[in-house]
Amino acid sequence: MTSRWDRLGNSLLQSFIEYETPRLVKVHNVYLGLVIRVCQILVFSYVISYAILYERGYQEFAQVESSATVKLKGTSRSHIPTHENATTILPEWRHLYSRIWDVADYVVPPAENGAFFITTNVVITPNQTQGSCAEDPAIKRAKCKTDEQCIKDKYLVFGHGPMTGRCVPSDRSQRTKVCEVEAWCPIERDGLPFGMTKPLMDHVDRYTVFIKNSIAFPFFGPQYRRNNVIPGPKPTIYHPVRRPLGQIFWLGDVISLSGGNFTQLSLKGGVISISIQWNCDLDYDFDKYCLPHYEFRILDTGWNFRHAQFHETGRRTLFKAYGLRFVILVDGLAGKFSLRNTILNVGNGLALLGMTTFVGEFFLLYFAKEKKNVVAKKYDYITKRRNAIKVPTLDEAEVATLNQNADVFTLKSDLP
Ligand SMILES: Nc1ncnc2c1ncn2[C@@H]1O[C@H](COP(=O)(O)OP(=O)(O)OP(=O)(O)O)[C@@H](O)[C@H]1O
Repeated sequence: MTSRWDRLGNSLLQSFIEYETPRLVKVHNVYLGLVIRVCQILVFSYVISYAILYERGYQEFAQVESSATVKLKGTSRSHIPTHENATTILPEWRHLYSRIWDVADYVVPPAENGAFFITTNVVITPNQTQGSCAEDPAIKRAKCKTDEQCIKDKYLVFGHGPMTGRCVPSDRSQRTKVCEVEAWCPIERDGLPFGMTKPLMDHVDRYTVFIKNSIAFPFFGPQYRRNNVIPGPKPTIYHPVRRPLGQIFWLGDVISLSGGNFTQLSLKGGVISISIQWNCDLDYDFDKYCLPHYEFRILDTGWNFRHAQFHETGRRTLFKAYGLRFVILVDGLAGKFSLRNTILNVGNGLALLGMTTFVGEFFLLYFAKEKKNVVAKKYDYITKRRNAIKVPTLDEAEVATLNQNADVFTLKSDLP
C-alpha cells in the first residue's frame, strides 16, 4: 500500500519531469485572416509612425528653464488740443497734461522679470500733501448737511481717509456739502481727460521692446543653454514671416498680431501675453535648430493702477495709470535619444500587437462559420470523474480525411 507521502512524492516528480505546451487551432478563413492582418498593419503603423516617430518615443524629454528681460525704447507726447470740448476739460489740465513721456515715465515698475507695463492713458493729480480736505462727492455717503453726519475718525467705504467730523463745501461745487477727511489733498478727481474717446499718449504703437530670453535644458547637460538673440551686427526687428527670429518688437505689431485694436486697448488698458516656445530636438545641432517661436494673445481688457512720484518731503504727484501689461510666457521641451525609452516603446508596441489575437479570437468564436468546430477543438471540458479523462487522438487517416473535406485543421483532440 502506498503511503500519502509516496503519492505526494510521485506527483511532485511527475510535474517536475512534465512539459506543457498550448494547443494550437489553425483556421483557414479568408475574412478572419484579413481582419487579423489589417489589425496587425494598423497597430504596427500606429506604433512606428505615431508612437515612435511622431511622438518621438525614442527620446527622453525635459522642460526648459528660462528668464526673460526687456528693454523698451520710444517717446511720446501728451497734450490736450485747444479745440477739445472746454466744458469737460478743466483749464489747468491743458498745462498739466502737456508733456513728453519717455521710458522712465511710462514703464512702471522700471524692471520686472517676465513682464512689463506701459502707461498709455493717465489721470494726474499733482501737488498732493497730507492734510484735511473735502471728500470726493462721488463717494457713497460722503455728502452731508450737518457735522453730525460726519462721525469723527470713522471711514467711508472707498473713501480717502478718516472723517474729521466736519461737513464742508465741496471743492467741485460750492452748492454741495461733503464730509471733510484726513487724506492726501486735494483728493483725486477721477476722470480721463478725453473721457473715453482717445488715449492721452500718442505714438505708443511705435515703441519697441527688446526681449532677451535666456533658456537652458540642464537635464541634458550644461552645454544646452542659449538665448533668443540672433548673432549679428545689430538686433533684428521681428516680422512674423520675413524675420520670425527677430528679438525687437513694435508694440503696434504685437497688438495687431494678437488680434487687438491698439486705440481701444490703450484707452482702458489690457493684458497681452507674448508666448515664446522652444521645442528642441537635441539630436540635431542645438545652435542651428533649437530656435524660438513667438505667439501673441490678448488675455484681458481693462487694467489700471495708481502710483505716485514723491517730490520734496511730504509732496507727491499721483498717477492713475491705464496701460498695456505684457506677460512673457516661456515654454519649451527638449528631447534627446534614449535607449531605455526606445526599448520601452518598442516593447509596448509589441505588446499592443498581442491585441490582434483578442480580435481574432472574438471573430473566430462568435462570427466565423467554423465557430462550433473551433470551440470543440479548442476547449477540453473536465468533469468530476474519478478516472482520468481519456482524450482520444485522431489517427493519421482521420486527419487526412479532415484536411481534405474541411477548412478546419486541428492538432487533434476530441471531446470524450
Ligand atoms: N527696445 C529697443 N529697440 C531697439 N533697439 C534696442 C532696444 N533695446 C535695446 N536695443 C539695442 O540693442 C542693443 C543691445 O542693447 P543693450 O541694452 O544690451 O545695450 P545698451 O548699449 O545698454 O543699450 P542702450 O544704451 O541703447 O539702451 C543696443 O544696440 C541697444 O541700443
